[in-house]
Amino acid sequence: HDSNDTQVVKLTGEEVAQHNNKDSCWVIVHGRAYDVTEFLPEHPGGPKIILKYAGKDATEEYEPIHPPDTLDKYLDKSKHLGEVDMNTVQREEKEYDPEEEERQKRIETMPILEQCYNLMDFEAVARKVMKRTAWAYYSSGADDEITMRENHNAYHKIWFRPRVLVDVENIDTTATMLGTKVDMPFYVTATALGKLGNPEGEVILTRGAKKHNVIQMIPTLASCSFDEICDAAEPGQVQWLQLYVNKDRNITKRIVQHAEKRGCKGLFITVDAPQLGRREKDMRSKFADVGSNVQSTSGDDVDRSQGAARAISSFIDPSLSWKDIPWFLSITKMPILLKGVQCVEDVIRAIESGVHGVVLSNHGGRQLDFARSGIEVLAEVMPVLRERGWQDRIEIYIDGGVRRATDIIKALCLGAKGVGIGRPFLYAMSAYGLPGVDRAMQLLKDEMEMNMRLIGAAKVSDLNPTLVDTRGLSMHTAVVPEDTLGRNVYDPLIGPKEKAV
Ligand SMILES: Cc1cc2c(cc1C)[n+](S(=O)(=O)[O-])c1c(=O)[nH]c(=O)nc-1n2C[C@H](O)[C@H](O)[C@H](O)COP(=O)(O)O
Repeated sequence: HDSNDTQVVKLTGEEVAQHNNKDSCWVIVHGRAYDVTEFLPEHPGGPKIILKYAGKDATEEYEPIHPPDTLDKYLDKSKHLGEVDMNTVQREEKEYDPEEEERQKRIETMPILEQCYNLMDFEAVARKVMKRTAWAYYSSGADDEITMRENHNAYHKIWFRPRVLVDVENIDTTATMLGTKVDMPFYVTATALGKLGNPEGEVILTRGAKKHNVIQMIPTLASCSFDEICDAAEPGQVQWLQLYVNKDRNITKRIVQHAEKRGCKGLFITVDAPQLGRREKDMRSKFADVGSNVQSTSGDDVDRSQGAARAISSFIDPSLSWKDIPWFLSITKMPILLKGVQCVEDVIRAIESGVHGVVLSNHGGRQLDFARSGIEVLAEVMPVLRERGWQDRIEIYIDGGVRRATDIIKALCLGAKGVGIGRPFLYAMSAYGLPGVDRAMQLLKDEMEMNMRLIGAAKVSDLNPTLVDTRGLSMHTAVVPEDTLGRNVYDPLIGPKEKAV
């Protein structure tokens, strides 16, 4: 009986199991049954993955990809069939998976958290202990991953010109981003599907951001619902919203205005992903029939062989253009920033369009391969803005490949307000949960303090272009590819008596 004493008929597992095909397809999620027969052709992740669980409990597969309120929001109430007596549900024998057995062994022998000394340590551990599909999704970049690797590599082409005999007894690492005072000049950038790495998902990043008083950018494609992530924030904790613009602008308007109502202090419109990039590791990990976006635009024919990324992003509007900016400025009072700007011409255009800032970013190398790193674009942009006296017209952020506090310092020396950090916090969360995120942020803080002291800057506003040498930054001297085949047949000089090498 439910709260007003009406008889609640519980379905049995046997009843649900009879609806196990495309003509009648019921699935169980969180102990409740749903008739998804008519939804099958609309599922952005393809019908296959649903049919794989037709008549069964799909919760484990469903959980990392869909925010909890997805079915309530997007499946007509008439298809909600009610509670299932889970004791009557046939449990599938898990087939033996040697890879999973190996992974469990690696988890048992993984380093303790205190053995992680920098952000790359978390990546190394995560690579060993994460599920293959989760690692593939987080670690993948587009095409040959040249840009993904260049993002961090670019920082190695910038050298410091430290100043000495500066009083650096007290170091102040605080900064202000869109009017919010933060303890460190970095924010947790938007990265989709947090529950792939950790069953709690993005709310772990929320708690880590609170602890270190930095800002979290909430992804449109989070595994947790938007409200869950807002509810996990403590009073006064500042969050921003990252937005993928939906072809259905009413859905977008509703999301933006709800975010403003929930107290978000910045709207970051992602502009470098009119279509999500081809991330081959993600594709190979057989996400082809898994994943679904939370904003289905029904009837879209999605190419499902592209992995989770493509499957969860079919709603994104590739027709988004500069002419849409006035509409965004009209529907919200939040500062609007464009995330994924990649050349100075578009920064000028952004300023002229009236937005409040940009993130110079190539989406962590997950979009256009051979796009330049955020730091290289920053080095192109700031001198041009300074020439025009526009360097303070908008707030400029960068992201991509930030793994050391020296990377953050280089970005601030060149004029960024702050940097976004993605994968490192995902890896820390996936390997060690909240303690991992906490340690990762603390390590960055310790590095920041030490390196500011050594560069001769007591506070963030002391960081300026004279402290860095960027002459090598635009050198894209890619090494000659290792011509392994050619080398095997390469014939150095062979004299009359010399034998072939
Ligand atoms: C690692 C990662 C990045 C994603 C991301 C998911 C992952 C796993 N996703 S994605 O599935 O669509 O590609 C998003 C996203 O939802 N929206 C977005 O604006 N950027 C997305 N990004 C890009 C992110 O916001 C930063 O630009 C990028 O992560 C910065 O590079 P690092 O990871 O090297 O710090």
